[in-house]
Amino acid sequence: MVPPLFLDIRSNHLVLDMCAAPGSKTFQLLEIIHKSTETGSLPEGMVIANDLDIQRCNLLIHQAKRLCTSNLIVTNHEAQNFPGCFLNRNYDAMEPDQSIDQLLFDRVLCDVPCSGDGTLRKAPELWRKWNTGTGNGLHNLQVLIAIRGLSLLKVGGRMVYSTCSMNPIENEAVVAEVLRRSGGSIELVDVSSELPQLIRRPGLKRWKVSDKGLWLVSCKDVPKSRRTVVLPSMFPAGGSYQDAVRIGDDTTDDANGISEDVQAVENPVMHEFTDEDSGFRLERCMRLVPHDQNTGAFFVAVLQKVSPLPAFQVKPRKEVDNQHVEPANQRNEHAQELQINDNEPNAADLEISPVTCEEGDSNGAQEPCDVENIAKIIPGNRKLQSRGRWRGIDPVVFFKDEVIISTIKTFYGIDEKFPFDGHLVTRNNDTSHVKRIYYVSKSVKDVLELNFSVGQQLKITSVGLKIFERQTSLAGIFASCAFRISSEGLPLVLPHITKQILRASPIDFKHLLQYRAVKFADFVDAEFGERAANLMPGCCVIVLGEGNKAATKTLRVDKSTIAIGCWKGGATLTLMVTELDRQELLERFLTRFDTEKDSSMNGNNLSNSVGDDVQDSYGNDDVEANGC
Ligand SMILES: C[S@@+](CC[C@H](N)C(=O)[O-])C[C@H]1O[C@@H](n2cnc3c(N)ncnc32)[C@H](O)[C@@H]1O
Repeated sequence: MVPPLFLDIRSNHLVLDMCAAPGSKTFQLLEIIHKSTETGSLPEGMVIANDLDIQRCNLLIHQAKRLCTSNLIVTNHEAQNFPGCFLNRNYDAMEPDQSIDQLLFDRVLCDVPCSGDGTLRKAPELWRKWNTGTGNGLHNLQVLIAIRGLSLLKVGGRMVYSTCSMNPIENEAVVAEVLRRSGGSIELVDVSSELPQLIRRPGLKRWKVSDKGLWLVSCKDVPKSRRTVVLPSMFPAGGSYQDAVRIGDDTTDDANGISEDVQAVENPVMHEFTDEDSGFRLERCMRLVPHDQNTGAFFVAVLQKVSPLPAFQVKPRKEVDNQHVEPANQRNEHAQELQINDNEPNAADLEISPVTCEEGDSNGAQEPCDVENIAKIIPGNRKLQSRGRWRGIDPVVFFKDEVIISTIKTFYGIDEKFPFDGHLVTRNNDTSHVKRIYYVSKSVKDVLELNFSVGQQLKITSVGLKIFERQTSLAGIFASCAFRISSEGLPLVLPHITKQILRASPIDFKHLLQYRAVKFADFVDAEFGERAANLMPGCCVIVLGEGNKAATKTLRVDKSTIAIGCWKGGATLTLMVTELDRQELLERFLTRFDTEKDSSMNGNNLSNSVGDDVQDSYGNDDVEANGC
């Protein structure tokens, strides 16, 4: 949990979590972003959480539902090829109010895949599998991911590089290589005064590289046959094999591919370190070891971008052109701007991915890209129209159906302070059959607009917060608004609802939780029962009030407000939360109000008859409660 704390995140920051799954740090980042936000408003910042592993992405998406955030996009790219979505400002596809023309971040978290040897304490089975080759094998990928992160960072922005490994090849060697390649545009930040209670040790300045049982002190010692595996950047002084002529071209390797010179350094005790060191202030890196404060071991380095990266970091043009269709007027003019040029995904990103479909009625093999929609946004550019087809991934479509939007607004009396325009998204091209509507914050909206303008470079597996869901049962069809408020979306929309919302006394609230459905006539507070009966048929919100009576005055909502979604039927109010949520809420409710004695809590007269009534009257096959 330490790396995000060194990112110095503010609520208006655009944050990229490059290797995010399963998401423990993403949640921290989002919590920080949301921390100081007033009830009823959303932070300006947002997080893009990316991971290569789609299954782990799905885990993150599932967990993120608990956060009820509309400020998150989950993507599925190789972090080293994360797209930059550069849009030429002159490009006429730009939406009039589009406020960003390139995906650059204020903060980047680069929690890279690593050997994980810092977790040996909690994962002892690692001892059996561990060998020095694992770290060596990851080093280059770690460098590429870190460089990509830095290229996507705004000048002045901060990136944290972290691993849960103790291996300098995965840690200091990566940081040194990144600094070496950055040509002075990146600084290793001294954070010794930040989090002073955290015990940390300085980064190493010298280390050896182990390969096949040998300890190598310099890239000059690496036999020719091992040069594709043991890279110069793994050594403190870096270098290149063009420079390393001592062994290799002039030295004959023995039968094992290992020269006599190299065998001489086999014993690390006998062979001292050379004077070689990186020349960087690697002591500013932080090593956290288990025996200092009873933790796992991990490594953290804080990097700051002080100027654009040098152009030599640009990926080979040929590779990019072959793999990605590009608007003709966007490329090559910017060959000197790294953060622009290396913004392209590679071919692997365009392959089929088994992501779960958001819309129940879509299948994984559909063509998700709405060519017509893109054509509307970017008229006259055939190339761009045919781009952005992330097969197997549901499309992201702005939901603009005025009739449905106005019905929802009117039904729930949603005030104008809650912006809908451009903030509603679906995952279905056929907007007449939309089942779920997602809400996105302004920052996410901006990124989505940019992504459309650049031909959907981002492979988005999840975006925004599910706010409304179509009630497909008979009850939904006959209600004047078929869209109910989802449990996740309720905290967001709650402060803005003025209709279909009632405050229940604790005893009636508890009855709803206990029995799931209560007849209007059976509420302890008869006035509440009457008011419930007078609601429009359909979804409604019941807020936990205080005292014995449901208050009639205007409801005031804050962070402590407890509310649940219900369905107002012909004779009953029915709870619309999952069984798990119901049980948890009831448990918390009982803990809070357990001193309250209530003789009328005997539910014998309520439970069975009410349950039957709900099933029979409404056939709520997709109501979340109790399998109804
Ligand atoms: C150390 S874990 C990340 C843990 C995560 N930051 C957290 O706090 O929950 C590394 C992650 O990198 C992902 N990964 C591996 N190679 C990747 C790549 N080339 N690009 C992006 N993610 C990658 C793995 O799937 C894994 O989820």
